[in-house]
Formats: sequence, structure tokens, C-alpha cells
Amino acid sequence: MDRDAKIFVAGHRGLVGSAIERNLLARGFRQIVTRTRSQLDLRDGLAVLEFFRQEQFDYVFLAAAKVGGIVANRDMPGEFIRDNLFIQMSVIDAAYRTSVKKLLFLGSSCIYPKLAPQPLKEEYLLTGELEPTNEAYAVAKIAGIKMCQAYNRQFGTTFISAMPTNLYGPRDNFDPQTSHVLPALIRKMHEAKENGSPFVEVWGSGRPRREFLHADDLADACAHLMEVYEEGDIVNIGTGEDLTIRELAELVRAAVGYAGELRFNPDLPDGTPRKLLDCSKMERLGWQAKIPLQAGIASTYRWFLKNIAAKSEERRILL
Ligand SMILES: NC(=O)C1=CN([C@@H]2O[C@H](COP(=O)(O)OP(=O)(O)OC[C@H]3O[C@@H](n4cnc5c(N)ncnc54)[C@H](OP(=O)(O)O)[C@@H]3O)[C@@H](O)[C@H]2O)C=CC1
Ligand SMILES: C[C@H]1O[C@H](OP(=O)(O)OP(=O)(O)OC[C@H]2O[C@@H](n3cnc4c(=O)[nH]c(N)nc43)[C@H](O)[C@@H]2O)[C@@H](O)[C@@H](O)C1=O
Repeated sequence: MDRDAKIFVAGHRGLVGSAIERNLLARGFRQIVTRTRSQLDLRDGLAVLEFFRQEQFDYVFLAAAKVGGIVANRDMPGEFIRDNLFIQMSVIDAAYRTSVKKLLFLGSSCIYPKLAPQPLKEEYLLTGELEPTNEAYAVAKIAGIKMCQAYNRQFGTTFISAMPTNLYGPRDNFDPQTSHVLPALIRKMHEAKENGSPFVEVWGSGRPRREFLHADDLADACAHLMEVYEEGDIVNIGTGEDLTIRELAELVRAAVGYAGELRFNPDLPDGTPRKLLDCSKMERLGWQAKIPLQAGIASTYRWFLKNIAAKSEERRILL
């Protein structure tokens, strides 16, 4: 990729898009274009096509999506399927119509069947039933993969698809109701420590296993794929290691320095029992994750203290 190539990072204010933008700048790319949602609603196909016609991008990273944790997915399936299908349709089609050289679409490990063998190999896609809590989101993601592959076959495009495991890092969503588990636990334990609460509620049984990848690692993997990979076949991106939610909660508790009790609430959903990616394909392509989970949690907590906790405290004092 030429360092003067014109690149659109869709979703640049989110967890992944912001990490991709940082990574591209560090790699020396000079022409990165971004738009906020209020400047350009990516669900609006006509506006997106007009924007692509004006800008004439060489490369596109599609990191804009409707994203949320297990309860947000369970409770808002209509929004998850609608927004994601619209965003994907608009951006992928506009990329084809304006001859973008390469587009990277971001799927998710939730595209795999709920009870697939572990670790999850790319070939397990569409071999069984999906996890019900995020079926609508997963179906939209599978449609995105299939759209990229169909365009490659019929129109000769080079649209590639990466399947990340569960992610975390700076600029994550820390809202306890809609976020994923890791930012939710950071926030809940931090607030419990500040308020002297004797326990923190952890959803579900604590037994499900999850794999966690730092967004900076994912961004590096995406930039690497954009440089070296040309196929439509999906590629998993993870660390190759997982742990139980109870073990994760203990790690977060240690990082935050919270001494209270973890109280598991079985009324909330566990979701998929295990979701560990087989990352051997990505390793063969010359990439491996670098940020250890404990170090990643510690740096994410520092980011949270500076950017979320400090601002809530400022607001509380002003009120
Ligand atoms: N987080 C995770 O654990 C995982 C994420 N992924 C995938 O990675 C990608 C990025 O996720 P992540 O960074 O976590 O998500 P975030 O919610 O952090 O960021 C999503 C971004 O998309 C933008 N966006 C959403 N809807 C629109 C719209 N209609 N028009 C324009 N922009 C829009 C948001 O803009 P605004 O800031 O204005 O709201 C935001 O910048 C997604 O495809 C997701 O499915 C895959 C696996 C795990
Ligand atoms: C990335 C992936 O993310 C979603 O799936 P998920 O892996 O189930 O994501 P999650 O992070 O929300 O939960 C992981 C586990 O953790 C438990 N858990 C405990 N306590 C809290 C808690 O406080 N918040 C949350 N959210 N979960 C908690 C929770 O009960 C579950 O057992 C998909 O919908 C879809 O969006 C997707 O692709």
C-alpha cells in the first residue's frame, strides 16, 4: 500500500476505528479520511455513494456498526440487524461502484455456531445453529461476509473479511447496560470501590469462557491484512487463549483494586459457553497478538480513569 493512498476509516470514533486510525498514522499513511455519524449516516445509501464518488478512496476499513454486549443484542435485535445490514450494503456497494482497490469488512466470532467445536476454525461458518442472544447481529455479519464474497466473484473486487474475537481497549463503550463484559466490569468495580459498595453484580454464572483481544492488536492485524491478504475467505483474529468470566472478573478486580465480593446473577444470560478462535491462518499470514491481557486491562483502566471517571467526577462537582 502506497503511503499516499486515500483511506476511509468508517467508525473512527469507536473502539476499533480509532485504533485503526492510530495504527495507520503510525505506519505513515498520510491521507486518512473520516466522518462522524452526524456528518454522514452510513445507513443512507445515496449519501454514502455520493461521498465515495467525491472522495475516490483507494482503501476502506469498515469499522462502523451497531455494536453492544449480550443484553443490548438480546433486547434490540431489530436495531442490530437493520443498522448493520444498511451500513454494510451502503459502504460495500459504494466501494464497488467507485472502484475501491480493497475493503476490509469486520465480522465477529459470534458468526460461528453456538456449539461448534473449539477452537473455532474459519470453515465452521454456517455449520450449525447460532447463539440466540445475538442471532440478528450474527446474521447481519454473515450477510456482510457473503456480500463481499459475492461481489469478489461477480464483479472482481478485493473485499476481505476479518473475524475478531471479543475486544477491549481505549474508547470502548463503558455503559454498564449496553457494553461488553470487560468495560462493564471495569466501570462497575471502579464505582463500587469509590462508593464503598460491598459487592458487584456479575451477570450469568461466571462459567462461560471468552477470549479477549486488545483493539490496538486488532488494528495492527487489520492493517497487516490490508497489506498482505487478497482472498475473500474469512480470517480469524484473536490471541488463541481464553478464560472464564469469573477469572476475568478476578483480573479486573485486581487491576482496579476493589476488595468487595463478586455476586453472580444467574437471571442474566450466559450466552455462548465458549468462543475461542483458531488463529493459525493469521499466524501463517505472519501476524500474532502482542498485548497480554493483564497489561491490556491495566492500560484500559488507566484510560478509563483519565477519560470517563475524571469527566463524571467533574460533572458531579459542577452540578
Ligand atoms: N467490540 C467488540 O468486542 C467487537 C467488535 N467487532 C466489530 O468491530 C467493528 C467495530 O466495533 P467497535 O469499535 O467495538 O464499535 P463502537 O460502537 O465502539 O464503534 C462503532 C462506530 O460506528 C459508528 N457508527 C455506528 N452507526 C453508524 C451510522 N449509522 N453512521 C455512521 N457511523 C456509525 C459509530 O459512530 P458514533 O461514534 O457516532 O456513534 C462508532 O464510531 C464492528 O463491525 C463490530 O461488529 C467484532 C468483534 C468484537
Ligand atoms: C463480541 C460479542 O459480544 C456479545 O457476546 P458476548 O461474548 O456474550 O458478550 P458480552 O461481553 O456482553 O458477555 C460475555 C459474558 O460476560 C458475562 N457478563 C458478566 N457480567 C457482565 C456485564 O456486566 N456486562 C456484560 N455485557 N456481560 C457480562 C455475560 O453474561 C456473558 O456470559 C455479542 O452479543 C456480540 O456483540 C459479539 O460479537
